[in-house]
Amino acid sequence: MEMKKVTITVIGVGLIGGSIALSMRRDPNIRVVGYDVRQEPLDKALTLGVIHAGTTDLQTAVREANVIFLAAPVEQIVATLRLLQDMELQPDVIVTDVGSTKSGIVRQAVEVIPPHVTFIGGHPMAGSHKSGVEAASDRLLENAYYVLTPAPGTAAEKVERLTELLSLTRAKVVQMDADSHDQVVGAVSHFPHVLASALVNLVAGYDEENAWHARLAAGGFRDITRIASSNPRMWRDVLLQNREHIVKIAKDWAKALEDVVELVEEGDPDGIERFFQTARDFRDGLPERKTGALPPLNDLYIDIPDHPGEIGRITTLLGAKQINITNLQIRETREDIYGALRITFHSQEEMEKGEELLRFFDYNVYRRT
Ligand SMILES: NC(=O)C1=CN([C@@H]2O[C@H](COP(=O)(O)OP(=O)(O)OC[C@H]3O[C@@H](n4cnc5c(N)ncnc54)[C@H](O)[C@@H]3O)[C@@H](O)[C@H]2O)C=CC1
Ligand SMILES: O=C(O)C(=O)Cc1ccc(O)cc1
Repeated sequence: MEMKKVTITVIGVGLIGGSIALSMRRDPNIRVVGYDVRQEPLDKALTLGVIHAGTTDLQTAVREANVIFLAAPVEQIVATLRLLQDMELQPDVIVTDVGSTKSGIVRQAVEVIPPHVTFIGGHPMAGSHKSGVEAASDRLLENAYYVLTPAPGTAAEKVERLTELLSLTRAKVVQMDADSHDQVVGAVSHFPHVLASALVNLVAGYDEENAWHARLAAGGFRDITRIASSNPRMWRDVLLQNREHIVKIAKDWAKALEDVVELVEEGDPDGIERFFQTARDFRDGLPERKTGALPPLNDLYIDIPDHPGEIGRITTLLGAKQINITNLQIRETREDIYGALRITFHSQEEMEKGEELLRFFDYNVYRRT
């Protein structure tokens, strides 16, 4: 007997919507329908095999859906929830979202979602500074935390059903209330984006006076400001949705900065060292990347002697052992401590094999932690 197909609709077929769609397609009994306000991402998603069907008509997209993932920018998720209240939906449908903020979205859902529809807030804690469906991957959420924020009274079997479905993403599903989510994620994700961009803007101002700022921008500056290359629109919406927590965290931050500046003004060596030591202890104690606090990376950095043929030798060594690589980059700068060649491996396991092999052949190999 043929199994009944499950229809999953993804609203907003971008980086995260596309990645969810690709993960859902691992199950052959799932049919993925994409909806977007623009035709272009739908065409790309169809060409890339991300969705089975696409439409710019919301009612058509949601009519048959058993589960709906809202994966547009957060302000648009709120707007879409309002539109859904007038739509014809399956009686047992689960509506969930992937927005980076939760309280405002959950509040809106409670207000507008009809009683026969179950809404469960969600947020996969992995992503990228890239956007658009072309950057989507069925592995993006692998090993990452995926926070669900069911409102009190949500039917446990619906939460279980969604959790089971999300196992296709290979993320680790956890539950918390929406406000705790917004405080924690405000501190570890939203506010760092503010800080990174504020630092870049500060240095950009200095650079207008003295162009050596951009030229000397070394590993440390690049590392701490990577996320300043994220999508400005998306982060605008996130800040607007998590206003209260962001303002509170920013005030705490200003106080923390004042304290360090005071130590510097006083010329207090012990205090300054303690400041760096405390930060280092916490940073070094963060859970490993593969447990999902940060997105998984299978990169190795290798020092390469500056003579022709060296890169060819490395790829030949790896190829001979059937170790698959997905990317190779020669880095322009050597101000940082890591090697000049970056190799991205297909999997963690292949990275470990590659590391062992290259060390055997006396290359200096580093992992970035
Ligand atoms: N980028 C990231 O690293 C992460 C993003 N998120 C959340 O995921 C959501 C989507 O972000 P990305 O995939 O990065 O953005 P994206 O820009 O890659 O994709 C968003 C898609 O939504 C579409 N869209 C815009 N307004 C819409 C509407 N009203 N209805 C339907 N579709 C609409 C856009 O055309 C675009 O295709 C956001 O809510 C974001 O907060 C969550 C975790 C990580
Ligand atoms: O690229 C990074 O470091 C990120 O910060 C990824 C990210 C972006 C948005 C989220 O809501 C969750 C994770």
